[in-house]
Amino acid sequence: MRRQIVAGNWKMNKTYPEALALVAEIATDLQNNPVSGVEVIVAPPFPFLTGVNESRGANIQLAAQNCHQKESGAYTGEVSAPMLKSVGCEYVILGHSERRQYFHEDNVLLEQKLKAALDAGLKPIFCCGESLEQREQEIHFSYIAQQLKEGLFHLSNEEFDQVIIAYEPIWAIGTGRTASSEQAQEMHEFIREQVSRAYDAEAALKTPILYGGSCNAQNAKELFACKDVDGGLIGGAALKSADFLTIIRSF
Ligand SMILES: O=C(CO)COP(=O)(O)O
Repeated sequence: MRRQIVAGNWKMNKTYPEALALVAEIATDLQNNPVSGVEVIVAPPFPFLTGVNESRGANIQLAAQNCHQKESGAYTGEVSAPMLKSVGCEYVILGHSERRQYFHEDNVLLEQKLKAALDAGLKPIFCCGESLEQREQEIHFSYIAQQLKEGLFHLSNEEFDQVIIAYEPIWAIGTGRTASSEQAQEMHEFIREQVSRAYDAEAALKTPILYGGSCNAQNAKELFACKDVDGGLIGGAALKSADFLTIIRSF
């Protein structure tokens, strides 16, 4: 059986005390009512990583939302992968559509970021997803295939072993309009097939593929029931402990 994972991407939300309260609520609940077989990850903003790391307990793992492609140097305002590793991060989200859109991250840059993350011992959560326009033009499958090929499939087998893929259709992110379970399943199956072609059947079988985009406490169960959906990358609904905990318990 594949790993089941729920990851909360807090994006640019919360103050420090709010972030600490949120992780403490989740950690306490998971300690009192352990959920077996589900990996829980939170991705707070950079300044909160150390504090959240200290409060997260044993049942939650830490992710960063981004990293720079260089190990260190004169890059004012940036944060490197070794820095993230040194404050307790296990994962880093790369290729999120908001980074691609607002910060012009392309597949060439993402290739460098993936290498930097893996070299530092961080496991990438690699995001892909099409726009509404691309879906309406019915080019969503070819677009995702291209994102995976250019952005991800340059990794060696050993490197790819570390990767979690997140399918996040842009039209579903923060819009309240989630993909239907049929839409999610068919794309996840397609992604798995691309992995099989680029690597092998075993890699395809074991790579976790998460769904992201208006996944919430109401629809998580139906989405997670899909054969090829191994959990979720959650935005808005990860900011409230009760909702996030319900999602964690939706397998
Ligand atoms: O972008 C997302 C997670 O990375 C999804 O965001 P929402 O759950 O707010 O739609």
